[in-house]
Amino acid sequence: MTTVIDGKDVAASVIETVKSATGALESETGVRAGLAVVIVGDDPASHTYVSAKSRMAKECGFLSVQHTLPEETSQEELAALVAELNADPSIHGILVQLPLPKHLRSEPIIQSILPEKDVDGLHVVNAGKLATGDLEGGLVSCTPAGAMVFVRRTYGDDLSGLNAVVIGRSNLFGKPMSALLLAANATVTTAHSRTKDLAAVCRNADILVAAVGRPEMVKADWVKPGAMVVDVGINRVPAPERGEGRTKLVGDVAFDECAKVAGVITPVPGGVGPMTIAMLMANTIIAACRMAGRKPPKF
Ligand SMILES: Nc1nc(=O)c2c([nH]1)NC[C@@H]1CN(c3ccc(C(=O)N[C@@H](CCC(=O)O)C(=O)O)cc3)C=[N+]21
Repeated sequence: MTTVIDGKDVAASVIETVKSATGALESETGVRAGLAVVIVGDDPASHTYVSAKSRMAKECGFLSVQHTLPEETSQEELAALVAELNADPSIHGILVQLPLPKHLRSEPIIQSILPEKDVDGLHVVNAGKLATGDLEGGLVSCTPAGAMVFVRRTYGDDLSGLNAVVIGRSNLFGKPMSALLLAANATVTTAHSRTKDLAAVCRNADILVAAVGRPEMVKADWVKPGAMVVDVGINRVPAPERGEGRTKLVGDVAFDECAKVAGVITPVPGGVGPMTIAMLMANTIIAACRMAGRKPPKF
């Protein structure tokens, strides 16, 4: 039988851990964890995600601050806001929603966030700590951290002897995901658009992670029987069967056919997506505990 992972359920258990750690930190030290989310412009999808993040932060008991800046915000204005949040002792986590409007350069903004407040794990200091295997000291990008919770709940903490294939090599997901799997002793292959015979590479995977941004690209004959398949894709595609002009979300994995071959599989929606938000909360309480000199919870 194939296990379909319920991401909402696992995310809820992460949130419970965050809530109790938040309560304990506040009662023991008087410090309330604070998360600032910054959004520039009026992309509707980004606003939906940001509202979900702010709502969840409140539910966790955090101080939740949202800064909504107009489309025409300058590089200097955005940099000034980040500097202000860096200096604000009530803020432990800073997230600048991406992508930024085209006239703004995101890289200098991300690199100006204090690494200890970089709850997106995108600062080079955090990427470097992960790359050198220092998992205790830094902050890990939320989506790979969430995917890794699924992997640990399936195979445990030690992936010795298991082959993992990650399709995708972005700084946001593919690279940190490969680094996390490697740190857990998996034998890791990072595949991408230039990989030769991708299907054959994937068939070797005990853990197959797809993050390419191509709707339903991974087919059943790419999956090793009994393997774990983690789908990180979020693709909005037309759904004429639901009515004219309607759309739906699909992943990078052809779910129905792959579910027949896989041992464990994550759906889209309801898989990795809810974990991304939960791990943002996890990173915020980790950052707040460290700044207060307390041992952070494990996720
Ligand atoms: N600095 C930054 N950090 C991010 O982490 C970040 C970002 N920018 N920009 C945009 C992407 C996207 N993202 C998602 C979070 C949750 C779901 C999620 O919960 N998805 C639901 C479905 C949501 C729906 O129905 O539209 C699911 O997969 O079940 C999806 C996508 C975080 N992002």
